[in-house]
Amino acid sequence: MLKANDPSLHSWIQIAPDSDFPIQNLPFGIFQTPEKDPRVGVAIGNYVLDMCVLGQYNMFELIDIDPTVFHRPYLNDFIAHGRPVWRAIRNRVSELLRTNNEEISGNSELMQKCLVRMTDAEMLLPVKVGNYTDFYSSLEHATNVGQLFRDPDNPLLPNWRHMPVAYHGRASSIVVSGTPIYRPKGQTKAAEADLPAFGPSKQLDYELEVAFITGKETALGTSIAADEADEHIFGLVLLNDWSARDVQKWEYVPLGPFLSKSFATSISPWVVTLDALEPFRVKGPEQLPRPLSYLDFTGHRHYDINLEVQLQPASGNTTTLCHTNFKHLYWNMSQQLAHQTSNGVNLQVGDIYASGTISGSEPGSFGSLLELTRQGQNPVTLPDNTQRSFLQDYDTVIMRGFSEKEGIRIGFGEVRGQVLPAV
Ligand SMILES: O=C(O)/C=C/C(=O)CC(=O)CC(=O)O
Ligand SMILES: [Ca+2]
Ligand SMILES: [Mg+2]
Repeated sequence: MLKANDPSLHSWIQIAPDSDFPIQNLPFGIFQTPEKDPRVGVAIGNYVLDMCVLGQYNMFELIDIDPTVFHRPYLNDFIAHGRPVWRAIRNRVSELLRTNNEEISGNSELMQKCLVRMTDAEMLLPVKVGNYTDFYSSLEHATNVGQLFRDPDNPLLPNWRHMPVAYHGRASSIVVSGTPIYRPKGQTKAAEADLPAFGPSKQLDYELEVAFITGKETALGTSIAADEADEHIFGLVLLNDWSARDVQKWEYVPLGPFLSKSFATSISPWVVTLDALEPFRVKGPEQLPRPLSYLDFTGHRHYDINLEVQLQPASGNTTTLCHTNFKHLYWNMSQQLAHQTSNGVNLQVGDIYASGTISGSEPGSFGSLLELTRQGQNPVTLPDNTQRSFLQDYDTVIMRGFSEKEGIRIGFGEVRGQVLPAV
């Protein structure tokens, strides 16, 4: 076990037992305050640790890194250093925050400069995203959508059990949690209509996903074996792939989703490292028929991460629409990265690879309204007695995630977004 994951570790900072950010987590993000320009921070309890200030006080002297990489508006330059450096930095931060370590706690000037209350910090997009892939790796989701969009008796397309199917998404519209989402406009065609029409989407939806961020550049022509994938994965965030179902249904054949999904994708601000999630590795489902050998992997490569979706209407109480788990996915991240690079495409630092919508086997575990309401046929009733087939203007969608074991909770915080009327 990595020392920084030891459940017996405690910090000199007071941390509530239900906090997403105990000393065993230490996720990285980008924040700013009225006094501080954008820079790298680490979440600890209700605080953001200013990595830039720690660099100025020579706290990373023994690590092979120029600490000015923490004074950047994105994590890219830091994560480009590769896994040995991410790990050394996380271990060092863990050491600095431990009970009995006085390098910060014994220096009131430093302590005052390097700790920012989360309520005083604005979180920004953590990475500059070059490329965004969205996989389709939940068997339950692919089955549900196949039934609704295509053939109820034969929902899974023939390639699905042979490769982690995906499409290339739009990187420019990836936004951080809290950014409002304008209802997209687009071309749709009602089943009974002869001709298509253009206007605001009437079937705006969310998709519950977890995404990984790559931290190591690769060269054109090279591929990553599934067993090497962990070396390239810096960490994970929650992701909401906002989707206009009416636009999608009309546009997607035969090239896949385009404008129905490219208008916005929201991610959570804290990148939880793969190292912090190490204790939560679990075995995935059996894959039959056996995939081709380039998708072979050893060990456990799924992760036990509890996920939930809540809907908060403009007025009225918040409702939980979904509880599910990242471990239900059919294809794991190592196979996704092996498949992505199998043709020799190069990876960039800060690329985002989303899991695809994560659904379990019961309606209460479906990761989209499309599935939950059977394309609007069975609307859900909210506590204020209004109904939803799809999202209404001013609805806020909130997704949360956490792993928990031996009293240690490794949380992701949340990704939220409010729907605003079409412009
Ligand atoms: O089955 C389809 O035609 C499309 C399904 C999706 O909307 C999926 C997509 O964005 C990938 C995913 O989230 O699983
Ligand atoms: Ca998606
Ligand atoms: Mg999207």
